[in-house]
Amino acid sequence: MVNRVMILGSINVDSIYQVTRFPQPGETVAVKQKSYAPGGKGANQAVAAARSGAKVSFIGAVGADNDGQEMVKTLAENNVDTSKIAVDPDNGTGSAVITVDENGQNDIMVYGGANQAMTTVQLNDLEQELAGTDFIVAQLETPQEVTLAAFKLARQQNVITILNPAPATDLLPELLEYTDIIIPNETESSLLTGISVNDEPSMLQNAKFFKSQGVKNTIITLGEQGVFYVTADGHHGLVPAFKVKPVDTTAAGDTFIGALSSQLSPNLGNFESAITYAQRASSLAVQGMGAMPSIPLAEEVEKALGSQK
Ligand SMILES: Nc1ncnc2c1ncn2[C@@H]1O[C@H](COP(=O)(O)OP(=O)(O)OP(=O)(O)O)[C@@H](O)[C@H]1O
Repeated sequence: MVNRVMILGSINVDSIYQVTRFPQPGETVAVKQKSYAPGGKGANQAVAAARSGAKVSFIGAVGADNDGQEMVKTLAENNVDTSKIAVDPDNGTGSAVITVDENGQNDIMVYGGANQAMTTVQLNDLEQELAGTDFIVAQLETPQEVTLAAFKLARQQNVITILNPAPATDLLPELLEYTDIIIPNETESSLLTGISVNDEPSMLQNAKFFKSQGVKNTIITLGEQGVFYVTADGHHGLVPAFKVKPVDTTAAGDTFIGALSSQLSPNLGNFESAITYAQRASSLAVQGMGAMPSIPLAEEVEKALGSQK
């Protein structure tokens, strides 16, 4: 069975500037190299889910500009249904301006643009779209009011809601009530719960906090340490990450979430095997440069899993 996954989220075109050192306020420095990269947590997660075989649709917005057109094309080329991506005439396509110095340190400025200007008007015919959908996945690079409204509609239709609370920020209190699975990384989790994540008991405490807010399932990603999960029935465990040599960990989390949503059984009966698949996918992603280009296809993940056995 192929999972049907709806991603509600951000679409960005990032500009990356390489400099010798960062400019001081008022100072001009030369840029050594300039490049562009498709991104946005929503777009990355959609591509990850689609490359792992899910049937993916996207709710999002781009500006009426070249970046927007290119991103819609990129998503479509990755078999993502782009028919619900709005073109915003008043705001540009979202972007991150990333400056990297010669020590590899980075400075990032984010322009929310069309992502942040999304409104619930975009959800007008969502009920129809949700029929037959297994999972809806959202992050925090688009307005929380829109996510909350979408999650409320999803609940009515028994569509499982997945929240990736990234980048970390305060949440609308009601949002967790309508979240079935929360997937933060360790920093995001401790920021939301106020409980630091350092050992298994502290992770259980984090999950307990989320449960008290209405979220039955918690998955905390721990970078190279792997993943800690707690399911609705209290089953929990730490699944170690695959040991690899990372070259660029950008979008490790996005790959994990997209891949997971493609593999989780809609009755949530296969948490551990879906987590293993998703960790294998993200372990491949961290071995390649860039966000989207390094997101693996299902065949590559299956092959890597096979050679592990
Ligand atoms: N160095 C690594 N080696 C192997 N697997 C990794 C490594 N880094 C990340 N992963 C895999 O990716 C998953 C998600 O990574 P992480 O917890 O760093 O997410 P994140 O902080 O959201 O990442 P990012 O913000 O870079 O996208 C991990 O649970 C792990 O399976």
